Amino acid sequence: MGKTLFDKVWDTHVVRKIEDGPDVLFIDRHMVHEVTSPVAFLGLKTRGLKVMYPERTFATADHNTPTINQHLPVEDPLSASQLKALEENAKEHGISHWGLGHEKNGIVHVVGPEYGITVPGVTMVCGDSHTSTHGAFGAIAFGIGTSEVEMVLSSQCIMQPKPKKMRITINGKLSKGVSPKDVALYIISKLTTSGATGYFAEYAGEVFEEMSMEGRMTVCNLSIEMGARGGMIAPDEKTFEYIKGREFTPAGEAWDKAMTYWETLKTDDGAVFDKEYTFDAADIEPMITYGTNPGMGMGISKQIPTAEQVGGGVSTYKKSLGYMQFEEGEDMIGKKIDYVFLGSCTNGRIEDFRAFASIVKGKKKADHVTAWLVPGSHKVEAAIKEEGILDVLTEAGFKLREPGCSACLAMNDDKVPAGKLAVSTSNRNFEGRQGPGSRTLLASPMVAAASAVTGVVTDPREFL
Ligand SMILES: CC(C)[C@H](C(=O)O)[C@@H](O)C(=O)O
Ligand code: SF4
Repeated sequence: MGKTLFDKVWDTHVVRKIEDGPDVLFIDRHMVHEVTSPVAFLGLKTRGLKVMYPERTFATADHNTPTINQHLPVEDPLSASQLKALEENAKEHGISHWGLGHEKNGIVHVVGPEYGITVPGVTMVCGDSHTSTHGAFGAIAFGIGTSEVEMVLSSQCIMQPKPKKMRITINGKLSKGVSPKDVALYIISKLTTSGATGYFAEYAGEVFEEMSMEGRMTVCNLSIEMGARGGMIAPDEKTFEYIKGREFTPAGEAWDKAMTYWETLKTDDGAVFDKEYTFDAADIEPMITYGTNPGMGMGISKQIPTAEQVGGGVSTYKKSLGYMQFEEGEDMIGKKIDYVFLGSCTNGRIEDFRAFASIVKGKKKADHVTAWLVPGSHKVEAAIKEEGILDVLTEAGFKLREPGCSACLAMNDDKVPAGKLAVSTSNRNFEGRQGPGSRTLLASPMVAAASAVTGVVTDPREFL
């Protein structure tokens, strides 16, 4: 019987099998940020332990960082102390630290791939749920808790029960105006936020083969929002091309050796999955969410479903629409919006800024819309400037902020005020996620751009 991509990578990393228990897995790469690491480092200190492989560990500051005036001291005392703790811990243990203002600084899941830390066939963890992003390269990447961060820092291993395997296949060609974010929101709307709980997903088929690396990252990033432990895509020429020559990617002989392994990383014919889903690319249109979880999404031209159509918990459904101040059966197109957020580890990469700029080019931002355009990293910021995208954005009345998680979860000053409606390219639309009382519509960069210029929820296909 053939093996799946997931099995191939998992099995080569099992250090020990525990009878009827979890596997002990070796972890190749460990990303660290300021929110989930301080307690883990404290744990090491208390137990007198060292970081086992500092060279496999990389720290960046992203959640608490301001997105303007990054050259000034951070005002918020909690943020400042977490950022300082990260810096000191990294220094003490000899870990690469890309803090605020560092040229390589950015969101943890954006900088990993940018510097070649993320490569095919590795195991990769971070105390952060969207670690699934790195699966786009054919890595097994997943989020862990703070106590596990301590475990990995001290032993470079983790105990994990082996998840079940799911394959999601989408063949066909995506229509104009339909982006990787729409593909992901479509899948979650079909599977629900718990549809993949207990599974590790592999994305397969023409749509993912055709997709850019940035797009694959967007899709894998959102795997966690359907409950999956992670998601992955088999590496191909596009993957190898993307990683070649990056700072931490193997070079010379090491590259050739790695390629011999990487080229084996695909699911064999006849390999069996515990669950399979198949969708058709032609059925996917630009998506928008209308509720308070990422599974409450629909094609932008549709109407908000009634509780009856959705089935299941009627009162939870009604409460969710109540929070959003929406009615069953309403159109989403045409709803007045207040904020637009382009950024996050879901859609804060160069391709997302290109897509946004392609729509707003030659138009003007609606006066009543506050727009936060936040690159995922300094590297993205530099590319925005180099490619002339900044000029297009400025011309259309937009400003660019400095890198960080920003309004994705509003752990810094970028908070959407209570009651205000935001079209956001991030990944979670939970109650208050973007600030207490804020209301979030998840969408693609193109939907965000079209809505930013009209001031109401807008189908980007109007502008194509
Ligand atoms: C702060 C961190 C633990 C959290 C996560 O794990 O996802 C954050 O990144 C988020 O997106 O909610
Ligand atoms: S951008 Fe958002 S989802 Fe990504 S790591 Fe930061 S807070 Fe989490």
